[in-house]
Order: sequence, then structure tokens, then C-alpha cells
Amino acid sequence: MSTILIGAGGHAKVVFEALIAAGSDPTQVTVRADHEGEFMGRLVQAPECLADMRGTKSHVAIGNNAVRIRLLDRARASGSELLSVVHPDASLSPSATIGQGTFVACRAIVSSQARVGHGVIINHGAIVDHDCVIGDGTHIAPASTLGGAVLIGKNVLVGSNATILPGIEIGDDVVIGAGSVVTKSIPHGAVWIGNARIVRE
Ligand SMILES: CC(=O)SCCNC(=O)CCNC(=O)[C@H](O)C(C)(C)COP(=O)(O)OP(=O)(O)OC[C@H]1O[C@@H](n2cnc3c(N)ncnc32)[C@H](O)[C@@H]1OP(=O)(O)O
Repeated sequence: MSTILIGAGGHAKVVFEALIAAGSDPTQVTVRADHEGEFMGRLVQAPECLADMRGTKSHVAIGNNAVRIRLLDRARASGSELLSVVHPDASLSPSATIGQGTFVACRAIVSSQARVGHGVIINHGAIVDHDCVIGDGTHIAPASTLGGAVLIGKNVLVGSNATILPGIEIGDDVVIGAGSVVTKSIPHGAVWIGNARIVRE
């Protein structure tokens, strides 16, 4: 069965190399995007091929959460089997689950009984500790750390190197700035930037 990588930007390069590292036959991987040109030494095909995707596996490799979910829904509706990609140097607990079309990058850790939704990115070196739940279309950016039993909604961006303390709940459509330390639960749609202040001296 041929594999279609949808996207030809920076995130797609990472997913492409992970696919190959995980054992996919490079000759069976085609790259489709809304611009033609070269991608990692191969030609990009125009996206009209997405109209009928029966008999294919596909992975949407686009960093923007909303665009990724839109194209993932389209690929599914066109009959494609949504492929999850786990880099062989990621650590995925046998008791964790990941949804369709999710990507787990090199050196990421998804720990015991974590539940990761569809179309999620767990990027390089991110830690999703035990019992975390991550909603569809969320991106856990490189080197960020979720303590145990953190609950994260849909379409969330956890910026690079952010830390979320254990048991915190994050609503849908939240953005957490790079390097932030999240010490309180965050409601839907909010933006959290920065670190906790001193509360005792
Ligand atoms: C492989 C990859 O690259 S994966 C990519 C992962 N992406 C990321 O990690 C990026 C996460 N995004 C951020 O951190 C962004 O800065 C956001 C979303 C939090 C804020 O973006 P914007 O709304 O555009 O805010 P803007 O850039 O206008 O900054 C507003 C203020 O917050 C400050 N600020 C922005 N981000 C941060 C941050 N992470 N930490 C501390 N301060 C910040 C800015 O300096 C600015 O301060 P000022 O008003 O004193 O000048």
C-alpha cells in the first residue's frame, strides 16, 4: 500500500525522515502539497490527488494545528487510512495509546497509560508523563514536559520547552508560550505566557 505524506514544509521533513527510519520503503512514499517543487530530493505532487485516496495510507505532516486537522479529515473522507508515525528512537509505553494520524518524534517519551488523540504532534524530546490525556489536533512542541495526569484539550499549542505541572487541566484552543511554566489550570481559548511568580519568601 502506498504512503502519502501531505505537507512539504519543515515539519514534513522531520516526519519523512521518521517514516524512513521506522522502516517505510522510500519508493512507496509520495509527497503532496499545495505547491509543486522539490522536497528532500523528490518531486512534490499537486494536492488534487487527494480527491480519491482509497487504498492508501496517509499522514498529514503540517505544523499548524487547524490546517492539519482540516486536511486529516479530508484524507479520511477520501478513503485513506490515517497513519500514525512513531520515530524508532521515541519511547512509547506499551500501556499508552495514540490516535490515528499522530506523530511522535525522535527522543519523545509517552509514558504509562497516557492517552494521545488523533492528529497530535509530540515533538522532539517532549515528555508526556504517566496518565496524561491529550486532545485531537494538539501540538506538544520540542522539549516541553507534561507532568503526570495533565489533561490537555483539542487544538492546543504547548510551546517549546514549556513545563506543565502534574494534574493541571488545559482547555481547548489554548496557546502556551515557549519556556512557560504552567502552575494553574487554563480555560478554553486562553494564552499563557511566562512563569510563576514568587508567592513566599
Ligand atoms: C520545531 C518547531 O519549531 S515547533 C514550534 C513550536 N512553537 C513554539 O514554541 C512557539 C510558541 N509561541 C510563543 O511562545 C509565542 O511567543 C506566543 C504564541 C506565546 C505569543 O505570540 P504573540 O501573541 O504573537 O505575542 P508577541 O510576539 O506579540 O509577544 C507579546 C509579548 O509577549 C512576550 N513573549 C512572547 N512570547 C513569550 C514567551 N514565550 N515567553 C516570554 N515572553 C514572551 C513578547 O516579548 C512580547 O512582550 P512585549 O510586549 O514586552 O514586547
